[in-house]
Amino acid sequence: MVKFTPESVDYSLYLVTGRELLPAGKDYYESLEESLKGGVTVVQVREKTIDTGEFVEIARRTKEITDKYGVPLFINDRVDVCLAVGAAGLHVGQTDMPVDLARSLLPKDIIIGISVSSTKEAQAAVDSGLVDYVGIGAVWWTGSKDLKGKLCLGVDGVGEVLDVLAEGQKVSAKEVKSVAIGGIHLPNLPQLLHGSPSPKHLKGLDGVAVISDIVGSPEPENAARKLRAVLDSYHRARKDQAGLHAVFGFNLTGNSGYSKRNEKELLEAAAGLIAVVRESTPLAHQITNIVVANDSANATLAMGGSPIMASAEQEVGDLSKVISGLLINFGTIKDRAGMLVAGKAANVNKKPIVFDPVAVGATAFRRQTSKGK
Ligand SMILES: Cc1ncc(COP(=O)(O)OP(=O)(O)O)c(N)n1
Ligand SMILES: Cc1nc(C(=O)O)sc1CCOP(=O)(O)O
Repeated sequence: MVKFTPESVDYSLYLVTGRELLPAGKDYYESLEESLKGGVTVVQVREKTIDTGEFVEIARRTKEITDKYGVPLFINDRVDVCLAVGAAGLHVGQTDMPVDLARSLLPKDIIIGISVSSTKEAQAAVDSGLVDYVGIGAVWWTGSKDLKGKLCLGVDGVGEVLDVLAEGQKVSAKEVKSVAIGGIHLPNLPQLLHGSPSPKHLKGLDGVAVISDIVGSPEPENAARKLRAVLDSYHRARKDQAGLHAVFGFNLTGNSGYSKRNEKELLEAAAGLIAVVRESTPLAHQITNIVVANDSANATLAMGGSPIMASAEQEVGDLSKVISGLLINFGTIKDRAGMLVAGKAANVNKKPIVFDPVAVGATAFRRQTSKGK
């Protein structure tokens, strides 16, 4: 059996169970197993109305399944159930058993998370020194829990809480991890992930916790997989940005400004960036204008990248799966169909696109093509 520590847990896709939200006829254990196949990384059993005996039995059977997938099991609210099934962690709310008491009753290595819905609650969680992660919510309205008239935090509110965690990390050296919760679904996930990094410290979320988006789906594996794809793309982008930050000394994720660099420092930074490109030899797909195509390919090679200048609509979709990024330049639109297929495929495959809409306002044809039509 895997032993989980606060540092080893992957919080990225945190499933909170909700048997009452299962589609008609869908079995809870079947749904759970499918969601784990789809990439859920933490499971919290949340039961609000059943007797203790039934709660323990559900948690025990849930743990058999999470163990099979090497995923930690957390229990909502109940210290006794947590102990009874040997769960990896406990999640409590602001009005549940106080964290210090729960810690004193549970084994030393239990992971404890607490819900926070304000910077004040986040500060208290950090100050206690007893909390491993916080559940920040509700981000948006949800039908899965009665929010009792509490205002939702929105993306900005999540960012403010993350700043409190970042400040806390500076003084205590303990990193309190974070997941956001409440009304999170596939269409609003990119907005939450990319919009919430804290305004001062650019600290991002470690994960998102969901009930209905996965549990309410007749195809939970598929639902989890789709959330996973967005999460993975976000974490990749953060890693890349951290690399650029390290090289250039400014951030690309927020507005906290550039640090001024002198010529020598900039040259060193550029050399560092070229080293990164040479190491990773990115495959740069370019559909560009006839004036520069040759130069662009040679410049890409000189930088250590690998250019591919394909533009036939029949192949650019397949290519999209293996490229590192796509450039579309409108200088001479000769391969309109290829541009449209490549652009759409890059979005599907979560590949970065540089779009250069040369003279887009000059003709109706260019305007229409720029809209992907
Ligand atoms: C990850 C996560 N975050 C927040 C909550 C909410 O917990 P709580 O405030 O205890 O409310 P209930 O879940 O008990 O209604 C959570 N369960 N998980
Ligand atoms: C259990 C829970 N706690 C919340 C909080 O704000 O603390 S919101 C919530 C429900 C989350 O469900 P869904 O993903 O279906 O919106």
